[in-house]
Amino acid sequence: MTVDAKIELPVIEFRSSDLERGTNGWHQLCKKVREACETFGCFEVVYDTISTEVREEMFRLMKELVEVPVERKQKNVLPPPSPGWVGPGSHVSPLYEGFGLGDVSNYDSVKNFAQLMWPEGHPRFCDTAHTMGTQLEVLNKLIWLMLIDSYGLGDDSLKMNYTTFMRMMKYMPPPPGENEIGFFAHTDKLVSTLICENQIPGLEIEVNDGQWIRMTNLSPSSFVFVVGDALMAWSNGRLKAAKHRVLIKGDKDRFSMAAFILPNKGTIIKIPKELIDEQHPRIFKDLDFMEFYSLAFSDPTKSRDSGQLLHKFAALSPPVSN
Ligand SMILES: O=C(O)CCC(=O)C(=O)O
Ligand SMILES: [Fe+2]
Repeated sequence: MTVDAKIELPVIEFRSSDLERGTNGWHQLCKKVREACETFGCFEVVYDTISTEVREEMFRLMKELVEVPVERKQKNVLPPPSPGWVGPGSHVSPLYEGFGLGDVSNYDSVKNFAQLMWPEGHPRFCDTAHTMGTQLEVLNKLIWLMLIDSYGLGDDSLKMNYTTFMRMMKYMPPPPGENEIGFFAHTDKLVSTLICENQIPGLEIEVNDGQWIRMTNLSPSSFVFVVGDALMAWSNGRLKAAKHRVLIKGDKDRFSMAAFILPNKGTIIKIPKELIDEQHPRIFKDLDFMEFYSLAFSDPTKSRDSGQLLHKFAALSPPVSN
């Protein structure tokens, strides 16, 4: 009988001294980020530029948010296909509740959301969610830049107009002694995601077809970067879109937030020509992002998809080498 060596997901520390583009430290980081995204489609990033105070405050505010009356939660309706409020017992899972907040780095957008939840206003929520969203957007940009540099591409090769879509989530504990799926297995349909949790584990990543690795012991300054289907398409399949799920155990509520990069309507994702050659023939057509995204969320069964939908939608058969 062979025993698999325990697979550990990469943990990459972003020390501020290494974040200057072009330095040795920067190039080392670029290499690690690329390897992690090609092998696993995700990694834990330790990044203390986002303070633990802001994070903790955000989780405290999310506890307030879930206490808002349902009639107000239901008012959070977003332009389709983005989900607004998803209550417990929805298609996601009986334990899950999620709030979508579009364009979180835009203060007015956060204020509009807060006004629906707390008609008397909630400046503390607005400031904290806006700060968090803006800083996550910066971190995401940094990771994109590392990917571009790791492939030796020009700055324009991963450029698009987008907004950052934030989802704030609560997972209730399952019955004592049981494990339950809090979020079904899927790949993210957007470009990339940064996830942050309240130190209660639950996120699991699939490696080697069927082997799930649980992300435990994340540091209080850690985020999880996840490659989405659209970034996988951009990279001509070199970066892996991580299949992930949330499995809930124990007796504590789990809170998490995710910042997704959502390209604007009309964005066409094109593979940079440098990523197409004889060894890497082109496997995807140019991707009209919003068409794909709308299809993916057109019904709940499609959103359960783990990457096949993108292949059906945009794969070239056979691949072409120019
Ligand atoms: O709650 C989490 O940790 C992950 C949620 C997730 O995968 C998603 O919202 O797409
Ligand atoms: Fe996800």
